[in-house]
Amino acid sequence: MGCNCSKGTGANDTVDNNNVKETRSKRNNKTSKKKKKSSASSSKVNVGSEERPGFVDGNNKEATFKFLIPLDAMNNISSTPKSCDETDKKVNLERKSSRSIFQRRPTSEMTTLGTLQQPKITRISSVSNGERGAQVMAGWPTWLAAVAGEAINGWIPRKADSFEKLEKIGQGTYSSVYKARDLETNQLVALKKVRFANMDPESVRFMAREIIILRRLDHPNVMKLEGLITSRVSGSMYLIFEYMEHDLAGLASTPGVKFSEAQIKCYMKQLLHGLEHCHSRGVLHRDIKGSNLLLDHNNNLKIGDFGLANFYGAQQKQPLTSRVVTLWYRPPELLLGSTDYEVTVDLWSTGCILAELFNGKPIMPGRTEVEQLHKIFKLCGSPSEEYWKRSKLPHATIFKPQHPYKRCVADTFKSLPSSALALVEVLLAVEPDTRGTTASALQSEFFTTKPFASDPSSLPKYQPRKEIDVKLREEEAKRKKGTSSKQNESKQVSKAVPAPDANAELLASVQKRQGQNNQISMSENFNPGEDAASVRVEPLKSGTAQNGYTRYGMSSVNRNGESVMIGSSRSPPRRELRTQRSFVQRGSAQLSRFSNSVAARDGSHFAIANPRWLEDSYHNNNGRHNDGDWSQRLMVRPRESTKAKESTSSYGEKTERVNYSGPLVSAGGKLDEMLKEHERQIQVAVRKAKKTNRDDKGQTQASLAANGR
Ligand SMILES: Nc1ncnc2c1ncn2[C@@H]1O[C@H](COP(=O)(O)OP(=O)(O)OP(=O)(O)O)[C@@H](O)[C@H]1O
Repeated sequence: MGCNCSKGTGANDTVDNNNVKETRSKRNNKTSKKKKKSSASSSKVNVGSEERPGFVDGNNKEATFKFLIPLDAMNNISSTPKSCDETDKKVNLERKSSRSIFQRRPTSEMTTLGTLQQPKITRISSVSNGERGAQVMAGWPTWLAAVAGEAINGWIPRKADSFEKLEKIGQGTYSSVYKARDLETNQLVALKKVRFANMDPESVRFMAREIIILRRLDHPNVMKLEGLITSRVSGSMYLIFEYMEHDLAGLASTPGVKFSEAQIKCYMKQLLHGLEHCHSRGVLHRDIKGSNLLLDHNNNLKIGDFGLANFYGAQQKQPLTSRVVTLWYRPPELLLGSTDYEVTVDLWSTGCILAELFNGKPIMPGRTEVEQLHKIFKLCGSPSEEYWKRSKLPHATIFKPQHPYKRCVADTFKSLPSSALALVEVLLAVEPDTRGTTASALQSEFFTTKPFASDPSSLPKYQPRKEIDVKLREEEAKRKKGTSSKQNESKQVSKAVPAPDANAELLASVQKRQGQNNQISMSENFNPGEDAASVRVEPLKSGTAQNGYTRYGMSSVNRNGESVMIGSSRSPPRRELRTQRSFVQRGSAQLSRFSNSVAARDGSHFAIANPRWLEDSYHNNNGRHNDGDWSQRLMVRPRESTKAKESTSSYGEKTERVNYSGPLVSAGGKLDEMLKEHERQIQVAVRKAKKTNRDDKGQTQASLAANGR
């Protein structure tokens, strides 16, 4: 990172302490703050509860830091923002001869991972914490300092030209990831690029949350955010991480790679230690899956991708969104709509991974939320009567099966070593309270009996392997075979993707401000091109360019094939986005009735159904509401006539206007029948989409022919 403002005391401490202090005072003022309308230019980001159990805040230090501002930078400060194009040119990671005034100078102190390096000192100036002007002076763009002051507090941006970009190594839903070399240290790094169209404040705040959380964490099994690259004139930002050769999903699916029991223990142990740290700092990861578990060449595992993470704890008064965690790893309580969950959500995902590592493939690859819950009940049994009564989960009345499902984990995984099975049994407890903690898992027989967990460095060294490599290899194989990738995709279970609605909260807010009242349920999206007979065994990414949404807002793809966050852009969406969105409207409306989502065309019917759903932490510009789980917050108030029609209409009824997506079956619904109907709906939706595609194609060909092309 560009700056360690209080070097000598430990960069990370300084950063944390600054943040802690700032957030503490924020908490003290919480009541009055809540009442106050926050402005778009607020430099504070509400990241949730601060006073969390076990949170270690280190020493109390002055909330003032020393900014290191070179004189030439001061002279260079221009108040005229440059255009985005210019910004693009600036954020060009190719090696340049001119060296940044802020770039790091190699010194003997800078080799340790996570040590933040001081920039060249030419003048020291002391500024108060969070002072926006100073942040801009230090090189941060105004749009970032304006809305995400806390995220960048005490840091100075690195310059793009102090990195040599090598290759693209990951295409996430929300970002592109590049391998690069830090020219100052000669170390390999991963640069996660997030670009904002129009510097939309809401999108920036969401990214700020990821940064704030990452800066609070400091553990060998958690990816360390080493710094940020941007500039005063930049419209994008890179998060700098240590480069990791593999991810667990990619490695596990490498042909010929078979993990030994001691090796699985080694990975699981590291995962649990990393999670233990997150939980002790009050952070829920909320997207634990193989592709987010990164491994270096020595098999050291680090938990990555904190884009969906949030704070939790007794002080966290605001309900959390239930639309997080990649579907296959999502616990039943979230599928049932829980909004006050805790660490046990991450433990469920951990249980799925443990079983998957032994099993060789994902254990519950559901295609939709309904199917996912059914898979869970079939394997783990349905919850007890007592639980249904006690939990009062929003979707309980819909999903509670008439006859309880029996648990068959032991039967299904009888080939597992008994200590592994015992741990799987605990982690995959259908009732969250009995899943234990990371500490209890680490003390379980699985780790305390032979074979003990291998030392990471003793494990085989693998060829660099990532999920993206697996994808590329599969695509190459498909090309060679000459088969349609779509056909093949439908048969493969190779990649899990984030929760379809993972960032619905932001989208809602963005749309609201855009006046796009045709809210879309994205809980269960289907690719129009998929094969009806075998719908792809994974939910589509809500954030991919495919459907035009990202975690940080809506996405588009720029000329370089990179995802761009489109936040408050007022320009009409590109044609393909419009087309896909309207497909989603029709398709998902039919498929997501049980997901407590909203699918409606007529925004005038929107109402805040439950003011208790003040979600994930973020206040919008005028402070009137928080932008949390819009899918739960923005319930449609159905017109009487529509409601009556809906309540009697069949599940598959063709309807262009969908006004309601709440429970449509009576309490005590028959899950099996529902599933059959649900399956039929999937087929209908896909067939319809295919037909639309064919019609579109036919029309295009006809028009091309008519034009003589
Ligand atoms: N530090 C790193 N070193 C090497 N590769 C990385 C690193 N961080 C991320 N990647 C690669 O980039 C991919 C995407 O990164 P990340 O998960 O952080 O982004 P995302 O947009 O949140 O993705 P997703 O949609 O999978 O959640 C990862 O699956 C991984 O393969």
